[in-house]
Amino acid sequence: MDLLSGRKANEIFEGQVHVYKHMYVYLNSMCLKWCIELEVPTIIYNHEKPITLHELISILQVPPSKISGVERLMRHLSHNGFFDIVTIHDDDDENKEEKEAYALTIASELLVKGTEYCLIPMAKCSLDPSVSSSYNLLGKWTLEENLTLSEISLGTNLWNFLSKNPSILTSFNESMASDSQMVKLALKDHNAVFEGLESIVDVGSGNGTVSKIISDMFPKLKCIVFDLPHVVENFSGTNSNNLSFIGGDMFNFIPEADAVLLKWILHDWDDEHCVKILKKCKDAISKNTKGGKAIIIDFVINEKQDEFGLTQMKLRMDIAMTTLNGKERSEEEFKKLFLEAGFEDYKIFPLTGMYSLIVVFS
Ligand SMILES: C[S@@+](CC[C@H](N)C(=O)[O-])C[C@H]1O[C@@H](n2cnc3c(N)ncnc32)[C@H](O)[C@@H]1O
Ligand SMILES: O=c1cc(-c2ccc(O)cc2)oc2c(O)c(O)ccc12
Repeated sequence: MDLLSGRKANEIFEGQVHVYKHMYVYLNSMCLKWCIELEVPTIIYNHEKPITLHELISILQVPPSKISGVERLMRHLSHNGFFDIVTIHDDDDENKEEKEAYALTIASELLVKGTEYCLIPMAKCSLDPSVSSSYNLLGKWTLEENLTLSEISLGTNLWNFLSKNPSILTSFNESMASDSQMVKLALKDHNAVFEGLESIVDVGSGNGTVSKIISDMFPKLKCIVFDLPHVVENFSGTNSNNLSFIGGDMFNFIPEADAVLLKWILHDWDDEHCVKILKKCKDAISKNTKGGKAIIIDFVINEKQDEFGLTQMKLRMDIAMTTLNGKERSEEEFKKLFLEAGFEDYKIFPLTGMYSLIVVFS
């Protein structure tokens, strides 16, 4: 068969654009990193109004030879929804000439330093060369039985690597915390899931950001922040009335509570490990006479229902999870895990954005 023979030239060129778009899509990530490094969103925020290119390059002290570089960065990011290009009247200009200026969009507001929902730590961690360069080894990973991508790229599994590299562990925990902070926006509509609980254990909690959100929402609920010992030892000073920190291995033992919370845990693991974790969760909630529950916050792949861009994001994270031999799952795949671990039933509540809240009943 003659490849492409029946195709019109414009169709072939569309195919070429598709291939090139994917060839260069990593430059979207690099421009995001570039803009975060220059702190452009923070500069615009501090400017308190849309900023002209002239004002931006003067604040950044860009040498003349690189002004066009910044202009092209801003054009690229504006085209991709990070800035709006608006028309302003320059009050300092005698002629009151109209000028173009860059304004923040919701996406770039999330990249302003030091704000409540700042995603800079998440972007910095996922765009760190130690993470992004590891994806050059996906071909090798495919042919190596059992090895995770981090075992190939870092020489050991991610958790072990982080335990030996305190500064990277801090950056990883901060990145997870910045993602978790966003959960606050969604959980307030799902109070009912936590009502009636006296205690909850946040398994693989990182610095306990989700626990802190829940403990603020329910001051009488006792929250146990549970992660590997070297992770929680960094945070145990922040014990408070209803928040306590316990170190341990979730594959051995999970502290008892009315409910367990697993945010961004199951997608880190293959099915076999997930069933082991879920069985330990089941043991942990078994004393609850009203029937304990597991509360899972994770992505659920739903190609039929989700819009294209959302599925694209979830499928990218699915590839990212090769780092750990984990994966993103569909409802059917989650259901199989729950039943295999001995749970009876489950209910999925889509949260706004990428996450779903899955409540699993024992
Ligand atoms: C992807 S992070 C999620 C952190 C947090 N739940 C969040 O979403 O912000 C996975 C967490 O699982 C923890 N973890 C890995 N292996 C573990 C184990 N065997 N026992 C307990 N925690 C573990 C890691 O230390 C890490 O904090
Ligand atoms: O976005 C990430 C990035 C990582 C990650 C960090 C450092 C490395 O050397 C490798 C991978 O891990 C993640 C993860 O475990 C997760 O559950 C969600 C997101 C990410």
